[in-house]
This record gives sequence, C-alpha cells and structure tokens, in this order.
Amino acid sequence: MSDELKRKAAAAALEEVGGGMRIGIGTGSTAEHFIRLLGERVRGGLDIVGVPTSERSAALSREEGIRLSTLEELPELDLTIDGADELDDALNLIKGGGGALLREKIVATASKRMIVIADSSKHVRHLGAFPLPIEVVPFGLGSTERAVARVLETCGYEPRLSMREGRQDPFITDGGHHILDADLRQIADPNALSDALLRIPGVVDHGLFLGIAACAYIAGGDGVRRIEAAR
Ligand SMILES: O=C(CO)[C@H](O)[C@H](O)COP(=O)(O)O
Repeated sequence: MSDELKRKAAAAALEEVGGGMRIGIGTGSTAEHFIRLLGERVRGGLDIVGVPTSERSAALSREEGIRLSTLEELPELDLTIDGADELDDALNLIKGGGGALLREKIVATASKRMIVIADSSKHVRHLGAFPLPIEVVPFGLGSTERAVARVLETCGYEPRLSMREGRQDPFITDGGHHILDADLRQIADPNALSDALLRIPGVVDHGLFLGIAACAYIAGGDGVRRIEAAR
C-alpha cells in the first residue's frame, strides 16, 4: 500500500518535469519510483538531464537511460524531486534515512525549486519522531559524538544517540562520512537545533531541511494532495 502511494506521489510530481529541464534526482524508495517513471518518459522522447544525489540513484538512473551530469557542469538546476522521512505543514523536513542527506541538501539548494514526494505517513505535526541523522567526519568521532550529545542536552533534549550500523562496522556515506542518529521524539525549535549542530566542527551536516522545499505531493488513501510552502 505504502509503496503504491509512493509511486502515486512520484507520478504526480513527474507532471512538473518539462523538456530541457535540469533535474536533481533524489534518493530512497520513493525517489526510485520517480527515477523509473522518469526513465519511461525519457525513453518516450523527453529531453532532460539529471544530477543524482547518491551513487545508488546514479546507477538506477543510468539503467533507466537518463542522461546524467554534475553540479560542476550544471551549477544551477531547475527542479529537484526527492523523498523525505518526515515533513510538516511548513514543508520543513527530516531527511537522510537513506544516508544521502549531504548530497541531497547540496543538490536541493542548487535548484530553483525542491519538490517532496511522500506517502501520507510521512506528514507530521511536529518533526522528530524519526531519528535525526547527523553526518560526521570519521576523524575525532568519539569527541564529536560527545559534543553532539552535549549540544542536544543544552538544547533541552534527552537524546538517544546511536551510531548508524554500529561502532565496529559504521555506515559510510558516499562522501566517506559516518552518521549518528539522534532520537529526539519531538523537535521544538528546528532552526535553533540546526544552528547549534552546525557549530560543532566534526559535524558535516544534518537531516533538517528548513525552508528548502517549495512544494510537496503527498499521497494518501483519498488521493494525492499538493501542498505549497507558505513563503
Ligand atoms: O532522505 C532520504 C535518503 O537519504 C530519503 O528521501 C528518505 O529516507 C525517504 O526514503 P523513502 O522514500 O525510502 O521512504
């Protein structure tokens, strides 16, 4: 069911893709539906160029026959279409469940517009039930982990912080970093939390996407809703 809803959200967003566009291509199971549907359109003659947000999405895009480029060749994109782990009414997001948050954020902010595609289970009142991914450099991991825990406590959380896939065999992102997942339950002030985390030297970035998404297609049992960010 959820997979079918993800496909419906992806299909609705695909309507916003036009010939000649430079498209940021997201990561995750919802984005994979988008890539497959985009591939069908490309094989039918649609001329677009894509910039993928992960090696996984790049491989699938190539299989689908989608022409790919980079932000070196195309520093500005027309549109990025990507999934999310959570989104609220203001279209602030938690992303990074698939471990691609850094490239996803770089590509989304290099785009004139970011469109989120999701099934309705991702649409929440308050962000935070999904653990916040925090991307960190391997050097100084122990100290960075302590600094992150201290910052979270100072911001008023009682975090449960875990190393993704464990300390012995940590998850490695496409950029060669690790991910700490912070279970915060509810994020009271996402902007304050973002600023505090980004002040820690070993933190590369985190999964809060604030004020980046322009619109979302949310698929539920009663159809696909389009929500615009009020800005
Ligand atoms: O941020 C992401 C990957 O880093 C994904 O967009 C997010 O995890 C949602 O994934 P899915 O579409 O599989 O539910």
